[in-house]
Amino acid sequence: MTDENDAAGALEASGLGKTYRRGWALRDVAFHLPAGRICALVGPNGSGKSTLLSLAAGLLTPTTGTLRVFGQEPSAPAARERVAFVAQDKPLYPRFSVADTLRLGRELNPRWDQKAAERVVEEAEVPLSARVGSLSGGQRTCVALALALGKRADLLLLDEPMSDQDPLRRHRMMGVLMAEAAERGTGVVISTHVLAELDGVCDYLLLMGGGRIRLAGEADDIQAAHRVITGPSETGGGTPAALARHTVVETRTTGRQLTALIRPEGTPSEDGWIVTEPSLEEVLLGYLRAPDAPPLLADGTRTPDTEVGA
Ligand SMILES: Nc1ncnc2c1ncn2[C@@H]1O[C@H](COP(=O)(O)OP(=O)(O)OP(=O)(O)O)[C@@H](O)[C@H]1O
Repeated sequence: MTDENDAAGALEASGLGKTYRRGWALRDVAFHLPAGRICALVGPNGSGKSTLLSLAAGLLTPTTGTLRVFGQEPSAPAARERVAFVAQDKPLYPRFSVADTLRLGRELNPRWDQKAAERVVEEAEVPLSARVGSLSGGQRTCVALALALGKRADLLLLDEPMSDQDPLRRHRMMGVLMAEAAERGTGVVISTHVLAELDGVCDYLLLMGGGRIRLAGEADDIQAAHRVITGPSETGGGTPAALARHTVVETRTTGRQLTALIRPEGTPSEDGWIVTEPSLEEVLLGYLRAPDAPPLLADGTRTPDTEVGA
């Protein structure tokens, strides 16, 4: 990390919105991502993750509001130099060999690190002599990741980079990525639908829904702000009075037992109820199942309808 603007954070969004022809893809997005964090970007299909990443990479311009990368406009050369983006479509030259592709990376990037790039293709067992057009989708993704790591960026923006990797390679690629991030303090924003992949890897979280931010902040803070509480369900359904003082994210009823994901107000001590700490995956699943649950911004940003937690 070199820039004096790191204090501004890796990403800072305020009132950020983006429309396409069919309407708003992002709306009133505000969050703060400190430099050097591993941030999971999670949300259902169409919730705006790729749009947010493309804005951060300077490939799209906002319709409203601002997004800053290390304090700069994403399209500014100083910001572009510090950011590497692996998009879902991974545009690579099919006629180039893997070695030619890395050579091009070296010519285009002043901070190029050949060893870091080669480590990725070696780990993925992709031959340097292979033509890109002859590679499988998953192998092409590894070449795109090699270009991103070779760039020696301070922020990696990765749009579902593991979606076409087999489980073993997924594990190995995540290992290479995390080792790189730990070694150099590189920040990572990684969008994924595989929630199990996040536990113990990500220290920051952005959950999107309908083009808005629903959860933002330190993964530990977000996890600690929730409890799973299990007890007797009310006859006739509805949320039991015992839960009224808490923020209820989601309830599920099995027979005569009700399980709720809550943001507790004080220590939950209701008689006959069992209280446990949810895993991060359980918290995320709860919000994904309950699209209308109140948002929680635990990253210091505030909007009128948002509670600041943790
Ligand atoms: N180029 C485009 N032109 C028009 N609409 C678009 C375009 N790209 C995205 N959208 C729309 O914007 C919304 C957000 O899409 P986006 O791709 O950002 O979501 P996502 O969360 O990345 O989805 P997924 O998980 O399926 O990749 C969707 O309603 C989508 O249809």
